[in-house]
Amino acid sequence: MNIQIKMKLHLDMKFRSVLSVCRSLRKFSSSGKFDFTDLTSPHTWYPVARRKKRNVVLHVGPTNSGKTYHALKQLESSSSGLYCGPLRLLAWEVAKKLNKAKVPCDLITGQEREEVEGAKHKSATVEMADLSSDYQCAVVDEIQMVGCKTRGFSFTRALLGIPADELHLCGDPAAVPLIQQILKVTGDSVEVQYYDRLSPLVPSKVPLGSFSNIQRGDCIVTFSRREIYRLKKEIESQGKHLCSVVYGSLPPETRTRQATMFNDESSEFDVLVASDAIGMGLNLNISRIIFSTLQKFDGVEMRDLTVPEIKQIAGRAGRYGSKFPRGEVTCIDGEDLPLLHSALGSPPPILECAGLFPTFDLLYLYSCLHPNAGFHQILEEFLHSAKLSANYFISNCEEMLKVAAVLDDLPLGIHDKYLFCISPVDMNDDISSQGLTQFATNYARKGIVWLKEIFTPGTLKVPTTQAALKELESIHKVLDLYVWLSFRMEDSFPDREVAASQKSICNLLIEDFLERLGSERPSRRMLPMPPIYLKRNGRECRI
Ligand SMILES: Nc1ncnc2c1ncn2[C@@H]1O[C@H](COP(=O)(O)OP(=O)(O)OP(=O)(O)O)[C@@H](O)[C@H]1O
Ligand SMILES: [Mg+2]
Repeated sequence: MNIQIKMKLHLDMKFRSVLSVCRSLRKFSSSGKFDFTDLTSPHTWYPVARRKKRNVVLHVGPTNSGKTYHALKQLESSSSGLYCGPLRLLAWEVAKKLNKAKVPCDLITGQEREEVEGAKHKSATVEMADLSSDYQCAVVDEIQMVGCKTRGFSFTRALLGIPADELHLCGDPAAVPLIQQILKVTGDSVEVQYYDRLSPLVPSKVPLGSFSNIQRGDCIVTFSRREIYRLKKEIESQGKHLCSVVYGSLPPETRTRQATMFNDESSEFDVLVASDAIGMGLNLNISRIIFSTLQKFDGVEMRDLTVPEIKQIAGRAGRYGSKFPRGEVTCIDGEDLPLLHSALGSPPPILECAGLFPTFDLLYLYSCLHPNAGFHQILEEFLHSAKLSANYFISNCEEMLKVAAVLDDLPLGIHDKYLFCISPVDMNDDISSQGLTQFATNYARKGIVWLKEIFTPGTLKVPTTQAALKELESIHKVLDLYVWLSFRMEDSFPDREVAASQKSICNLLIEDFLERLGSERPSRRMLPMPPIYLKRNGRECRI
């Protein structure tokens, strides 16, 4: 009996079938014989992948050693394929590359679907990896991210669940023993290919000293928005350089354009000021990485950067085949040099465990046993009782719990609650979290959410202060969330086009601010547009 039920639970099941299994299990589970919180065999959650004997190739080595390049060559020459990366920028870069090579490739991220006629290839962010289709070849980039506290589970899902004949995993050698261990039970064959760095990366013996020593191709790395703008102003005030900026809360479209401007030799923007948002896999024309600090605030406290973080960021300098094939790394402050040198000379610590998170199906089945519990309680109790094997840890779901607490006041089904919980809302951002609450409330009340109920159509203004800029970034997050929801609940979030066009306006206005900052030049884009209002707590606030 147990085996039959386990077979039925073989996962990524359709919702309706879960429902019927759930009904039949209720009686059974209360007798204590079946434990939904047993997560010790996650490889069995993916029966389609398990029916294959996959040929897994691990491409490992330091940054800039051609790991992704070689995996993409395999992808390009396959009859069908999937690329999964950790960043929207990387997914975009790969889709562009494949399409340019005349291999039609769709782009799929949480907020974009760009379908290309005849495409048998897809480039996606890892969370969007489609596990239901067969592929001849798949690539999971930056596979060491299985160890990430928050997103690791999505990499584990891709690692275990992609049904491809050939699976290429690119990343740090520190992940090799763990991946080999995890794949022992899948029946896949595993081969490891080691790579060496293609061009030298030289840690400098001297710090930057003065900003007058900034050169074309330099990238200054710092971790707060305020510092990014201070440094941009400081460098531009010397009158020799213009700076592009890239940081996490900038809209991805803006980030891409800023990076493209910096990469473009004919553009005046020849210096980059960036956060660790540039830290993974990207190919930028950077000659020298200059750390302004080796500490960052991680949401709780200030901490030193880890060895892998320092290496990843430093690895953006001197990309093979770029204008600056020899990279250099230094710090603004001479006191930071010893830590920089020792980090660059140390191997990253071996990865011990991969992230794991229960599928919706398991949470749903568990909730059937606790019909009076809210989703927050279900999540909390499930994760508390979860049993794991030694290779895994439960991913951090603080954000999900915060959303679940808000949603439990609303008359929503568990599947809807789950969707809102996994949405890309930033609960530490007031405007973003209020946006989510509004969307969920309107959805629960009427089943349909018109964007104009949240925004009064009007003018978005060019921000003139950093506070106004931050607000605009938050508005962009709300619009982005709407688009994300519209891809999952199309009928209930019908204003995707409006949200997308408002997002574009946000991008233009943010870029306008960035262009004028520091150089005090007049705006190139004066956009006469009506103001936008965000309805908060029933009151309209002008943004
Ligand atoms: N054999 C090659 N011929 C031409 N260009 C190459 C070759 N190998 C790598 N490159 C180029 O070198 C650059 C770095 O390669 P790639 O992005 O594959 O490195 P990586 O090891 O994946 O780095 P990271 O760890 O930072 O992701 C890319 O621009 C890539 O196109
Ligand atoms: Mg790479």
